[in-house]
Amino acid sequence: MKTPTKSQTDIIQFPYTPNTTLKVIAGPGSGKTYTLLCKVRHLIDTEQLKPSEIVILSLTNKAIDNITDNLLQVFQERNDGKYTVSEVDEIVSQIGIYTIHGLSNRVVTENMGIVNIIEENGWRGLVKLIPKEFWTKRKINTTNDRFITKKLQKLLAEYQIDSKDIDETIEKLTKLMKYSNVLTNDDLIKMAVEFLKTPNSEIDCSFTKFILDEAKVIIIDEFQDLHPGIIRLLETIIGHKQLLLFGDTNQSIYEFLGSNKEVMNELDRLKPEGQKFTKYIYDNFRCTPEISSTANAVINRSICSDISPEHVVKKDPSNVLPIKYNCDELIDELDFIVSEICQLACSSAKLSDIAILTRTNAHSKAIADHLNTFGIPVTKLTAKPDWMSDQRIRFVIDIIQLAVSTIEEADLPDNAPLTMRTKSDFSVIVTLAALKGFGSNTLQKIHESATAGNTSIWRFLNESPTSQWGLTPAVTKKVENYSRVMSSLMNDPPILTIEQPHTLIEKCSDVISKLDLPLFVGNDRAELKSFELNLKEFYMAMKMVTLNKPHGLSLASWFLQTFHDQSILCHNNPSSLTDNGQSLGSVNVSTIHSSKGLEFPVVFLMGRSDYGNFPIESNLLYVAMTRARNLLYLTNVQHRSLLTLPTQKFSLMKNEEFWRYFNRDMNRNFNLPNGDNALNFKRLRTKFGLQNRLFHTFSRGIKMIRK
Ligand SMILES: Nc1ncnc2c1ncn2[C@@H]1O[C@H](COP(=O)(O)OP(=O)(O)OP(=O)(O)O)[C@@H](O)[C@H]1O
Repeated sequence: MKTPTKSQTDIIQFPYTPNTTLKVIAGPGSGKTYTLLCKVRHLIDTEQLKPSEIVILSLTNKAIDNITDNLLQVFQERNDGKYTVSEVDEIVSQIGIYTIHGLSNRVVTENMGIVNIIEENGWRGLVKLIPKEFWTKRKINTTNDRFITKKLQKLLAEYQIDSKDIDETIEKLTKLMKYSNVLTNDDLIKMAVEFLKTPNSEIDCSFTKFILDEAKVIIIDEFQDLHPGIIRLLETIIGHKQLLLFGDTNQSIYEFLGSNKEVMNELDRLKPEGQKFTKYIYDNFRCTPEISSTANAVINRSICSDISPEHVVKKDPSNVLPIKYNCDELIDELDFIVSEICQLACSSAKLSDIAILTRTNAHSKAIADHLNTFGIPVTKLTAKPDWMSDQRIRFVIDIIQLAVSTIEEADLPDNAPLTMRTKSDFSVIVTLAALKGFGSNTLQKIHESATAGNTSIWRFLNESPTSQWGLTPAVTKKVENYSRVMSSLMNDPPILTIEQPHTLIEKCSDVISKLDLPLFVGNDRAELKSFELNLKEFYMAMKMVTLNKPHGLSLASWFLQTFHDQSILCHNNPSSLTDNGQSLGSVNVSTIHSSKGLEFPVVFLMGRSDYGNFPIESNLLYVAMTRARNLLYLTNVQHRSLLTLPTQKFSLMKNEEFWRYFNRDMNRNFNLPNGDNALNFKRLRTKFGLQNRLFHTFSRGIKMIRK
């Protein structure tokens, strides 16, 4: 059971006063999140606020997950009989915890119905509506899909700012997006601001009103991630509420989205002079003093605490400095890591204690692939669940969206405004575009005919004779099949009556199996495996949604409204700190960005480029280094502050004192090595070692050539 430190207590007991700001600056591992949670509990315990008057916001799903996960624990700890278990559940469920995009999504859907947040499939569908001449006129090469979709996004964004010079095609697309409720993430934030300023008067917008009028305190976790794109939204929400900001400027690593300083200055201006307070936490429960001081040197951080040193809580020295290793080739780097992992596993670390952090996704992938081929189990950590970026899963979501929006449209009277009757157009285009051999000419023709007939594409395809489609017989046949297969989603049983996730997914699979979709063709085993995993996680996410689905709403509609804000708890679970089982687990591989907010007993930080050119790079290095609790490897990491760091000469495996320290920190029993460690290491090294692998790969290659 934890007890708050002096500086944590000072923050926890800071009183609730409307129209004030408290900014808490707390370094990595200082218990910032723990303090935030204790503060929430204190506000409720002392009856300064009701749970429903508290709103907690952050930019990332991961930070929100972390808060949701630990809030119950903070209420259950030291409960001393104040609340029953069900009262704790009730209290926690009333506290509003949202990502900024999740909150915006709820405001927007409440005011204007379900929206489509456009993703890659959507952009590819839209690209197909653009005639070839559009690109040739602009001398743009159309061979690279990704480049073209990015270019289109840029053109549409420019059109929104200045619509003078853009041609008819862009205008048509903009209209289509508007009529089908298609929004980019930036649009979503802008629309949320509009609805918060002027809620839809024809609907009971209880969530919007709650955010505006009932919430009394807004708590923002990880304030260093805020960027100028969301400042208007924050201003609108905050008003005269108390604002509690928790974060660490030194961990600001999203400056490419805009200046965080600018946002902080604007937030500062929201409150009157004399009503803005700043407090610091200098404790460090995570890193050893050796890791902390090496990391602090990277950002020139000096601890000038306003409280006396005996009140600052630190870990004892481990007497092991961060370990530097430099080499030229990727293969040497991998050999070093594999060798060290074998040593760590032969000492007393588990594989799940280890994280390998890289700057880029490509480097992460290369390392994960190589470790896998060496037979070392790997878990890849990502900021967003993998299923959300899997094109095949996105297609499943697209067809659910199509079914739900066409059903909603079917209930509308014929004289309803066209904008209400064409919300399904975008889903139809995206799903048609995924069919084999479905080119841009066909899509453009269908879209134009439906627009000319003043109807939605879905109704046009289902109600007008095929002779009016103007398509070749082969394509006509394909489209007929498409409408027939998609219609089966709407009946027998209708999609809106399905309550069970497996029934919904089975129905979608049935539809997919009857369509000719290149996206689902292929027999690459690794690809199939990753699809299988993503499908399982998608299914889990849908199951989670059923738990908090309001009565009277269909599973399909509720899933579409909330899936963007789905928890990634069951996805990223670096369980080393809680894992007291016997298994060695798997090595975690992640980019630095995705590792933010996490901690690992052992961290390998990979370099290959200088981290010292810009302040943001030093921050990135600082974030990465401070993920490590006990042991930090710096492999090919260059930074001016590391030049004086001595190179470690002795073998860590023999350092019994350190392994005692390590196990004490991990709350594990430490048994003295039985003398077999060196032998075990030799065996492991042979099993996982590079030379051995190269030999096998080489001899397999020779055999294949002979064949
Ligand atoms: N008062 C305390 N007593 C004991 N352990 C604590 C205390 N406060 C925090 N901790 C522990 O310290 C570790 C770091 O805490 P936390 O994750 O809240 O740090 P943080 O400041 O949010 O880190 P980061 O800035 O890297 O996200 C956690 O393991 C937490 O349980």
